[in-house]
Amino acid sequence: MVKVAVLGAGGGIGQPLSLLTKLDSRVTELSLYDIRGAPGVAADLSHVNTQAKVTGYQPASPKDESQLQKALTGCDIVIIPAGVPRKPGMTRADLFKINAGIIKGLVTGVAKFSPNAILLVISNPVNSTVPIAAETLKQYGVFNPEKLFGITTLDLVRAETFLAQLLKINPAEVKGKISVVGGHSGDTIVPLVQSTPLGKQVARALSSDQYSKYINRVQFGGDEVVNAKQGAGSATLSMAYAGYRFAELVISALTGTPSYDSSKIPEPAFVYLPGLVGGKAIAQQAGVDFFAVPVVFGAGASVKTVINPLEGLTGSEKKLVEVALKGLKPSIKKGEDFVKGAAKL
Ligand SMILES: NC(=O)c1ccc[n+]([C@@H]2O[C@H](COP(=O)([O-])OP(=O)(O)OC[C@H]3O[C@@H](n4cnc5c(N)ncnc54)[C@H](O)[C@@H]3O)[C@@H](O)[C@H]2O)c1
Ligand SMILES: O=C(O)C[C@H](O)C(=O)O
Repeated sequence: MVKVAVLGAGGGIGQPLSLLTKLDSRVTELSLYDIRGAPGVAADLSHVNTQAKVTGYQPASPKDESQLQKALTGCDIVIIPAGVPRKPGMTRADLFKINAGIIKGLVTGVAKFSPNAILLVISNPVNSTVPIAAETLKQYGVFNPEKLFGITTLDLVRAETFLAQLLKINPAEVKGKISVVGGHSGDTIVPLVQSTPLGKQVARALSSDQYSKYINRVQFGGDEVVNAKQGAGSATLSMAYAGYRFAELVISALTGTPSYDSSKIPEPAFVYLPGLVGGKAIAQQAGVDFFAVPVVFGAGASVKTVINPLEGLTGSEKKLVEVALKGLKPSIKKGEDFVKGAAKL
């Protein structure tokens, strides 16, 4: 029995992500919530012939919490893609003003109505919304760092796709052999290929100029989509795929015995390091509490351990990390301060 809620299910990401989740035969209940459109999306998806029972919830007014309560009660996994997307010329940080309040509100619902759920945060800016989620859960005394994940999988998906194109191989051959760590915006995104099992192949195939262009394309892949959509939003379909790819790992860990294939690099997520096995040392080394690192799941799909991605880096990768940390620190603080500075509960 796995109950999944998608908050923001009526949106560009929410709809295809809900479809992919509905197709997972292990999901028994799918609960869709949005300030607009979720009941319609739920009615539509409910005709798909898989076992998940689909329900849709829309609040009657901004103060109506009853629908969020119904959507969240009994959830094992809560995925949040609610919030505004970018338009050309905007940075993800420009979304903070609107999305910070949305995330705080929805995570307050999670704290009250499904405090034990695994929480996957997609809404941007991830570098700040995940700290907002952590602080909100702390205020309610229900923060479990092993169950909070900022979704950075799209950066990995792009890194795999673009590298496979350059190496002229099937992207499936890249999966599990490279990593992307750090944050989720521009130069806080740190693709790691040189220090990985594909490092030698990359060095042989790519000139240093091609390598730099590759890193830049992964870091600014989101802008490619934002610009191509000409004001109609940002990545939705590739994000739905990426969000489900991570959610699928969580569903597998929830429903089976989590396995760890040491020949593959575990998928990374943006997590609160000091609360995780193996995380404290990384936080000390990096000087930040939040960082996307490879995550190994344990029983109940909580984090068993995280892998230190900062060991054995090449010189250019170390430089990428240095730059990323500069950008990450203020974004994390901004998120934490947003909750700490708010009126006491
Ligand atoms: N983590 C990532 O890699 C990644 C990738 C792509 C997009 N994003 C982010 O995901 C977010 C959503 O993008 P989108 O393209 O789906 O946007 P969208 O505008 O198409 O959909 C957002 C949905 O959220 C809903 N919503 C707004 N406030 C809400 C609230 N308080 N409660 C419930 N629902 C609410 C809206 O009604 C809308 O249906 C954006 O912030 C975007 O930047 C993140
Ligand atoms: O670029 C964006 O604003 C959306 C998302 O974070 C992405 O990486 O595609």
